[in-house]
Amino acid sequence: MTQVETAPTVPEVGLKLAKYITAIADKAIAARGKFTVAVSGGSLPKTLGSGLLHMNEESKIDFSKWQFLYADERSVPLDHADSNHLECKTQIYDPLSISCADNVHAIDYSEDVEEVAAKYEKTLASVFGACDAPQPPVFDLVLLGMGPDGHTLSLFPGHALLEERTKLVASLADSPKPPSKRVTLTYPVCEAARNVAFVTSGAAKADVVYNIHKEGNSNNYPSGLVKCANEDGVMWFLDATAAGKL
Ligand SMILES: O=C(O)[C@H](O)[C@@H](O)[C@H](O)[C@H](O)COP(=O)(O)O
Repeated sequence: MTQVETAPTVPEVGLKLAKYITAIADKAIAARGKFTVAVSGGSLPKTLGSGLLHMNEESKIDFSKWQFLYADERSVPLDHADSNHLECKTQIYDPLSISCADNVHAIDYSEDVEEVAAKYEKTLASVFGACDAPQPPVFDLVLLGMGPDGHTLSLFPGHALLEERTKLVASLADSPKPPSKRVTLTYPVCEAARNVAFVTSGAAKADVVYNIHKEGNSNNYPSGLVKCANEDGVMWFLDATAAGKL
């Protein structure tokens, strides 16, 4: 089961996304004293940042109990143009004066991508307490993008990592989307999350969006295989072009 929210333009998707994420954050903070969110790269940080900025101008958002982590990360230095952390810092943290020291868990870079994955698993344990595959960390929200081939996180069509059910964080050095070296959360982490939402825009996604939502071919795409613990299913935020064939 999935839920679909569409908006005419990407900025308007951002506004809907901001309302959605702050409502989940308020509920999480009231219940558990913090809000944990995993953010993807690509266009998502800009869409999320613009929506939060607009909302924050109307009524100040208290980010002090938010904990930002990553759905996936390219294995590059944190100041590299391809770093998802740098993109989030540019589009979200700096404009909203969110403290990276207090509220963000960047994934330390090293040459060995397997070492990067191991470090991220340690970070998950520090934020969520000891966790392993049978009891993965329970994120309040995982925010995902989707590529034109239906990939999400750094899980690509036909890749062996689609079958990964033990590791919480996997590494790869053959990503078809550059950079080739990445670390990624795996499906078990999404399946344990209280909420998962895709943020997808652009006509290049319209065919896959249609196939996942209308044709019932969801299992043909990594994005279509994503499940979460929310009984209402995965949420999809689409702009008019990505929803153009629905
Ligand atoms: O690090 C990454 O590259 C992303 O996590 C990746 O999975 C992204 O979400 C999709 O490729 C969609 O990217 P766009 O939203 O830019 O199309």
